[in-house]
Amino acid sequence: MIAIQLRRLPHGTGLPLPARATADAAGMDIVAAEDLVLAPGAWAAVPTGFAIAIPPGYEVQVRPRSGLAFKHGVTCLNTPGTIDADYRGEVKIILINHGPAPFPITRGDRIAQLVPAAVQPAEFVEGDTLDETARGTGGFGSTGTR
Ligand SMILES: O=c1ccn([C@H]2C[C@H](O)[C@@H](COP(=O)(O)OP(=O)(O)OP(=O)(O)O)O2)c(=O)[nH]1
Ligand SMILES: [Mg+2]
Repeated sequence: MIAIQLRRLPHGTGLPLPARATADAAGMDIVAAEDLVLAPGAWAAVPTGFAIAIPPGYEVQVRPRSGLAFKHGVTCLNTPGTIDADYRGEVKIILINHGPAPFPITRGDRIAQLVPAAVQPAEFVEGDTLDETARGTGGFGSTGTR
């Protein structure tokens, strides 16, 4: 368990904090802080009304809610979104409407979910050769016809 500091912004007053819908849910649902309508094909950065300070060594992933995707064609455009540990601005959700109808969002609607994750530190080490593997340079469907 890690603690993520959260600062509520003025327009987030009264909104629920990110929360799991069930005890063992991976995602913590977050709600919209304003009303808007997403036209078919349109996207918007939807405010959440809070900012966070993630401990170094962690990130928070912003993931779509499958219900919105399946029922309405509404998803996160940049999924999974990345909230960096050093970001102190408002968390925003970039939603896109792939559906055929305008999609109204009401302040307080659950629009996405946050999944905290550990970040694996790594560095790229440049060299002239790479070790050989069975796959080699094959990719993009090289292992079959489908
Ligand atoms: O869905 C998202 C994705 C990102 N962010 C915020 C937090 C993140 O730390 C910052 C930058 O995101 P990212 O690195 O994905 O975007 P970028 O285009 O690389 O911007 P930057 O140059 O600011 O890193 O924007 C959000 O609020 N919601
Ligand atoms: Mg970036």
